[in-house]
Amino acid sequence: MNEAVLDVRNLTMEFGGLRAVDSVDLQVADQQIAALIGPNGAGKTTFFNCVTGIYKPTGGDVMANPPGKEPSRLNGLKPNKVTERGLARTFQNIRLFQNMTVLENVMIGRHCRLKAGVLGAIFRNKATREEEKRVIEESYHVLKKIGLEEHVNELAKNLPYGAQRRLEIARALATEPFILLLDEPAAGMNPQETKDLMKLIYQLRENEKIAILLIEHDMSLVMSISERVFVMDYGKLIADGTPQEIKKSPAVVKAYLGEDIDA
Ligand SMILES: Nc1ncnc2c1ncn2[C@@H]1O[C@H](COP(=O)(O)OP(=O)(O)OP(=O)(O)O)[C@@H](O)[C@H]1O
Repeated sequence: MNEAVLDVRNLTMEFGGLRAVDSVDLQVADQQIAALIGPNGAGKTTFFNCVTGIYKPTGGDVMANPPGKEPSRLNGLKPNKVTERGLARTFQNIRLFQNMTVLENVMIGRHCRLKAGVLGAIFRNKATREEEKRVIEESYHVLKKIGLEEHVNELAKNLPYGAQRRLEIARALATEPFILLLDEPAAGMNPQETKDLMKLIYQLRENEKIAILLIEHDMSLVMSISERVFVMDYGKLIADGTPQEIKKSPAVVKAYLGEDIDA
């Protein structure tokens, strides 16, 4: 296995007496497609929130090892700092700027890589204007990769549902991550949109050379695209392995009792 670009050890998050995440270890290798699954309330989104700085974990370590860059500890960093270190994410519920255009939404993602400070933005000197022009070009380029270039000037709210979800991925990609964390990217998608999403995830890994960790309830999607699957239940990691290993794990079968994981 390549070196882990995301290395989470013993991660714990307590809310009062509830351990929503309980001593979880999870590693994602460079350019790996991995999934985090588990029944409702297992702690998956809380795990993402701890890794991306929304929550400060009550225990454990989150290490980022971006290829060719210095490793760094992410615990306790604010979400914008985590993004600057190369972790980008999408959310379970769509969080776009609905009254902004498709292009503007992606430009906001690019913002974390800007150099011009507040003064530059106020006085709009030559360097700032050049940077703005570059941001527009780069954002357009990202939209092309995601297949949304025909929609650049449309308002986000007017896009079909599947395209809005893709736009969220475009915005995350614009931050130049080494790993993308996707929280239920296929939720609410029709079968064709899910198929397109699968293709997009492969393309991102191949062309952008990034790792992808997704939370997903669609088992046929998870089992067909993941190289490694982590399973949580009641805050704990109960299994991790290849899709084939996971399907055979007695602990996983028990956690999913009555549900079809053999998709
Ligand atoms: N801010 C919070 N305060 C208190 N409890 C919380 C908070 N956030 C999450 N929890 C609790 O932590 C547990 C894990 O929730 P979480 O949303 O992480 O699960 P999940 O695996 O993502 O579920 P789903 O698949 O339904 O999205 C739940 O019992 C939830 O009620």
